[in-house]
Amino acid sequence: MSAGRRLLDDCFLHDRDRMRHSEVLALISERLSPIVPTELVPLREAAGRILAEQIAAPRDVPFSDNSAVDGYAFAYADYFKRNTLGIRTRIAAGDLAPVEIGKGEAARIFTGAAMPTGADTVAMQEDCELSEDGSTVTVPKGLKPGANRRRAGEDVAQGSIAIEPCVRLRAQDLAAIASFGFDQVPVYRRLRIAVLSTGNELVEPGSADPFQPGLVFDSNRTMLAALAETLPIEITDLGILKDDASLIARTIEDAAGKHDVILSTGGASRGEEDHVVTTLDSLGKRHLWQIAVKPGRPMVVGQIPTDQGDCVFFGLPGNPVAVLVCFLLYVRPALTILGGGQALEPVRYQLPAAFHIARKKTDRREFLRGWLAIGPDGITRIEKFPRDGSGLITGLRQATGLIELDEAVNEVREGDRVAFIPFNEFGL
Ligand SMILES: Nc1nc2c(c(=O)[nH]1)N[C@H]1C(S)=C(S)[C@@H](COP(=O)(O)OP(=O)(O)OC[C@H]3O[C@@H](n4cnc5c(N)ncnc54)[C@H](O)[C@@H]3O)O[C@H]1N2
Ligand code: MOO
Repeated sequence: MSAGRRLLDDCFLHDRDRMRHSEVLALISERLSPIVPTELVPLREAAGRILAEQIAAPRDVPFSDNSAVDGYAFAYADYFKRNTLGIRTRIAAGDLAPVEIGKGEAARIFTGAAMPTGADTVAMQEDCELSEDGSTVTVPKGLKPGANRRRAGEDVAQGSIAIEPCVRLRAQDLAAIASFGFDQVPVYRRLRIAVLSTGNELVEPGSADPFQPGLVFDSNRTMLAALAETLPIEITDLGILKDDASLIARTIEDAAGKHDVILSTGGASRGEEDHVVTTLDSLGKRHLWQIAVKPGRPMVVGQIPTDQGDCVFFGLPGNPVAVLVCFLLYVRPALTILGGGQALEPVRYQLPAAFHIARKKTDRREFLRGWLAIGPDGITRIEKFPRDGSGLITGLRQATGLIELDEAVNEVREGDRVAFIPFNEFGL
């Protein structure tokens, strides 16, 4: 009996010449550099923007020694000799007049108030005993020299570089910049990105009533618009384009002159209705097409020269799971670098698998959808969404991260350690 002709039931059989995950990342980090100018923005509008210049402290923070508590300030040397001190003066936070205390004296002081000259130590008021007439204070033994005193410059010393360029400004970074007294901050301008979908089957959510077989609501642009919120970028929505080569070429050529990056989904593979790669070839240069990664194999990356400079082009596959995975793994670091930032590798956790995969193809890297669960034995394991189809948005929703199986893996047994990358590593 003849075995018959074997059909290819896996679109990844020919992975050998495809660019590997690590090569795609190397290409992104080696070839891309910031393409946006810098600008000064008000501090209050700088959250999430990428810092363009280092920020050094123009003066000590805090500016002067001050008290960490409400209490009594004195010289430790006096207190060491006798623990009842005469109250000389009162200093509240914000009092600007310089104050001095003498030997055997204490100052009534409040949290944040500048330390008087002559004092180096503060006792908390709860620990002290005030005389009936309020003229002296008795401080219990046991305080250390310099207790409850915050030193000038203990947070940041004058002239030291507090924030390096290329960081994405977080709330705590902005607090530091505010503590230096700056009300503006130099940042990279937001990347301008055009987003489009291709596909005759696609219709806008809210349209196509009655809905018909063969139609698909466009979910990719909604997902990409939300992903854009996690980066300092500005999106122009170019909508849905029919699978029409000249329409796609005209739209992309026009958008390239006005944007730093174009991001398309769909039409990236080899079918006659897929025009994205041929369009990129006709307008610019292709850097990669086809990656040894699942999902996301047909991803294409290139650049389109324009009078205004080069526009970087990402053509993602149409399947929503491939869109999210490719965006997080490749587009996001690329946008970060193009926008002036540093693309950091996401943290991976090596944990035992709670699932079994009998056969995985080697020579390609796979990213599956999963989440962490603590078993009755108290051990955290990785669970996998049971179905792997690239069209299943449900798996993306149930997951809290990506399971990464590298090229060498050909089987996963329960208990094998595998890598898990939480979505929050990508700002999601
Ligand atoms: N003969 C082969 N066919 C396919 C292969 C292959 O190797 N040989 N690869 C498969 C893989 S893997 C992927 S991924 C897809 C990607 O192809 P395209 O990038 O050309 O994407 P489309 O064909 O346009 O769409 C794929 C799928 O996704 C749906 N889609 C597209 N855009 C959207 C959108 N904006 N919102 C929601 N859903 C969208 C579309 O309807 C298709 O179902 O090719 C495989 N085929
Ligand atoms: O890899 Mo396709 O990219 O299965 O969705």
